[in-house]
Amino acid sequence: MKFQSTRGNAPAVSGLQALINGLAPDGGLYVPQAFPKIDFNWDQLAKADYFQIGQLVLSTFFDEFSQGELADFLHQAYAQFDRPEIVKVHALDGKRQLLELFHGPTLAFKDMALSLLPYLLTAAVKKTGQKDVLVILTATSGDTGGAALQGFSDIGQTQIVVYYPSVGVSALQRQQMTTTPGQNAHVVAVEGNFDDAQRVVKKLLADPELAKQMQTAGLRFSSANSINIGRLVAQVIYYIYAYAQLLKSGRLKSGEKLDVTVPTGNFGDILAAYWAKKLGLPLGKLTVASNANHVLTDFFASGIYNAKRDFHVTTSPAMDILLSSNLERLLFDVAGAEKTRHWMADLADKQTFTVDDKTLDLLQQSFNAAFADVDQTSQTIKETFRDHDYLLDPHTAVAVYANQQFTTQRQQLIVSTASPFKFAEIVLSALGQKPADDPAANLKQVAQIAKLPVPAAIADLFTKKVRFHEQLTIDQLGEDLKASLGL
Ligand SMILES: N[C@@H](CCOP(=O)(O)O)C(=O)O
Repeated sequence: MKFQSTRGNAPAVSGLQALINGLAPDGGLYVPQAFPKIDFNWDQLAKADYFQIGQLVLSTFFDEFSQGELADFLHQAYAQFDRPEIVKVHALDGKRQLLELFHGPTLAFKDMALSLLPYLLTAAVKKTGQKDVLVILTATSGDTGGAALQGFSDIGQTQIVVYYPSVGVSALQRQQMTTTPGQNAHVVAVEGNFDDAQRVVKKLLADPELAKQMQTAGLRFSSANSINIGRLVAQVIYYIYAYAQLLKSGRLKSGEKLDVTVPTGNFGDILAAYWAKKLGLPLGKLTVASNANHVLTDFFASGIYNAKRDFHVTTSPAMDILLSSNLERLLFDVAGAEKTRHWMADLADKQTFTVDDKTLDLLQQSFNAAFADVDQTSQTIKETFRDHDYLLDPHTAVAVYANQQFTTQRQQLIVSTASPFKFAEIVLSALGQKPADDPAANLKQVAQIAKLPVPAAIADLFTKKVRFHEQLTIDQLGEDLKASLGL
């Protein structure tokens, strides 16, 4: 399969090359040239495990890998997960189920794709005979950074660079990133927000002068953010797996529609649900759940994307984003490259763009959108614990709240993107408890309340030595990167 750019001004490339490039040279994002379809056999699907569904999805998009290679990548990628079934579908009540995607090494859904991406990427490098070291640039609002550092830790022929906002990430997220053991890692706190960091990453990825300098030094850029096609395809797998589990448990009948609600920041996770639907999975409405940075809620209501607004640091920091990169892939799908290019130019120049009525109508046919502010998030954590004895993390709480804003007869899948342990202080406050100054004590407190052990992956996290102390302004990042790469 070939991949083209959403902006239509770059050559189509193979899946291997799209994985390596991360971003297309015209600044666009890679999408399949012809979107594939899967002819699902519901009886077979209900019996399939995560690995079999993973192979099916990956081979549909990346036909350059053999089935044996893909099976191998999947098994290696998920060996560190704390559940043999990889993800868990938890029934909250008769109609709502939570898709727990936080059983990987950094306790967030980012592990689902970032445990796999290093295998896809290093195999792509081998197959294309490239000798360069890949410099994986990553902007994070909290979760991607830790998962990318974990996934790429000491992977040969790679350097992993992570920029995270100095304000807003949780104590645990910061500790995960700054104590990473990988000798190929470079981690910097940025005096700015996620959008600033992502803007710099995209600029560096598309800088032709820098690319030349890198080439001379035997280096080339790639990306671990969901702008990389490998991230998205890996995220499609769990929607199909969730549907399969609901068939198996009898909660869904073959072919019955399932609504999906996703806590949304960079729009990658919900786009993966949209792609699962395009592949042929019977999904109903997709609900975009936002926090107080509800640029997407407003966009899906009005067709006006307006990033010119106050940026809020919230209790769901991974979603503190005003420039949601993967919306571009959706716009391309609905309106084509020319309009997308035009809208993205407006966004870069004026921080806003407006889609036409036909596009808005098409978007509204597939998507709902709603947001929860900080109090509503807190209240949802408290009420869900009171009513269902289940502890939500703040991002999932945003999704549960947003899901409640729409009524349908269909079964509901709510994506649970992070473990409550990752946001212990916020969860404790929502339950009316005063968090301690010691983050390790807060983990124990959450464990007691949730009647769960502290996950092994983080049990000794706060005893680890912080290796990265650097804090830089946005303007310093380019020079710092060059210095760290010896350019
Ligand atoms: N929510 C993310 C922001 C980056 O999103 P990505 O899916 O493009 O990596 C984070 O936690 O870093």
